[in-house]
Amino acid sequence: MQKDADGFYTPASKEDAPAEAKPEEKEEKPGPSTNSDLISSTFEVSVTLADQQADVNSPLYSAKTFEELGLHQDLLKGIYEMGFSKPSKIQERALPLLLSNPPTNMIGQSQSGTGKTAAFVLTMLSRIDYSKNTTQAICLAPSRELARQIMTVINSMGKFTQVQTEYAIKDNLPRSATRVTAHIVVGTPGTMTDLMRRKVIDVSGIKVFVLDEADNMLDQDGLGDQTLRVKNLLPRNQVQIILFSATFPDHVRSFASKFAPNANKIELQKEELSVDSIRQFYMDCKDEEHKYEILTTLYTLLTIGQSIIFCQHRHTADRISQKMTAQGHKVASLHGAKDASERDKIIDNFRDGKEKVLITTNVIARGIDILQVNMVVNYDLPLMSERGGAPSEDSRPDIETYIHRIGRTGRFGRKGISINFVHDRKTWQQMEQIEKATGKQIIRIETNDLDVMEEKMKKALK
Ligand SMILES: Nc1ncnc2c1ncn2[C@@H]1O[C@H](COP(=O)(O)OP(=O)(O)OP(=O)(O)O)[C@@H](O)[C@H]1O
Repeated sequence: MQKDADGFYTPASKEDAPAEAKPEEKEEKPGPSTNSDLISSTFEVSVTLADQQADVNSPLYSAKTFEELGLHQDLLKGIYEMGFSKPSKIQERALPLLLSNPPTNMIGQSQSGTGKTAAFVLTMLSRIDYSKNTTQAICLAPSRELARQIMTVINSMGKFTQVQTEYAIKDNLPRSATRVTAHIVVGTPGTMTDLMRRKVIDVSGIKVFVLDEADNMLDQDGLGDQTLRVKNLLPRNQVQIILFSATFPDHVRSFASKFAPNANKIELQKEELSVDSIRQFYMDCKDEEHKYEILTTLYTLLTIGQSIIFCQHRHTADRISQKMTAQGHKVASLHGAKDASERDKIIDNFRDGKEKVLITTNVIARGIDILQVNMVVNYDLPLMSERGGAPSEDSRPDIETYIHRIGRTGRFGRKGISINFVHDRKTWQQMEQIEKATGKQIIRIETNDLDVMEEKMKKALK
């Protein structure tokens, strides 16, 4: 590890970390140009987006139009009403494979925020026979928040179809419910298994089985067992299995191939895993207490757009949010110990921009798509769980979770910032491992000069 002339942290050798693409030099367009409020940054974003979808090297690029991908007219209407004009690379590549007959399994990988949801949602909507009132597609996600978001996409894209949908998430259906007839059911694996076992969901007509965040859903340290249970309840040989994620670590890859046999595969190289539009920084804090002080100092910057602060533990998220609230800051905290209706309210308020800062755990590290989020803070770096238990301070960093966490910003070509807090030798080394694994430089920001801090961040968001 070295510092450059400006005192910025650089990797031990440049070869370790391929140079990050320079931010595109943008021609100044008329209109609001600062990032001082949400509206102006949205304006800049739309300019950048059009440029990127025309850049052959961008994950947002496609040579084709949505019409050329063989989608039904009703779905095209839905897509255009959502404001999409051209497919992204993953949509262009995956959809023809997903929609061809006979149906073939798919393992699809593409960076965070590049439009994987549309690829699997359009497949489910395309494969349904709307004349039958039976469940024909199911989709599993790792959190209720993500399941709810996927449902919103299904209902928007399917607005001009007859699609009926239902949730398989905790506390949603009354326990007395005896039959679900919706075409598509979206949920989390535990509740989905329960509804299938109790025959509330009739599995006999299911043709499509989607796993979003598939590496997480299949990981034996995560939701693997529960997901396998759902699969084993499905009819054999008639179900198209579709796995999508931004990451497929080696230890899950071979299991994924068994879970979705003979699948078409779209894979990323290791150095392509995270998107270039997220500028990564770190702040060198003195100790745990200093981390908290820095966070409160950052508050004015955190509220320029919207921010997500990730902690390792629920109690840290609660403690920080209580302290900050007591000091007059407006923040919300969200984690798995809160009850279902509270979780829904918190994420909905954040999505609507009623709250600007969300303090959370890994529960929403994956999939959550909120375009106004322009900053992610790793208050604690993500760490691997130790065998059969929680992570310890000495654990290895969890590279996949890191990639997903920072991917909550920089959605579909938008600019975003991530900041890691490091406070001792151990966390410094963990961050160095993250930098090495992702091949992206993480730049130091001084903690003692708010103006410099602000300038650097605003520059990164431009
Ligand atoms: N073709 C398109 N044109 C414009 N916007 C799009 C297009 N496809 C997707 N988007 C938008 O891009 C954003 C990111 O898409 P999505 O949430 O599907 O990403 P993802 O690849 O699933 O990311 P993650 O890996 O984080 O789950 C969404 O707001 C979505 O509406």
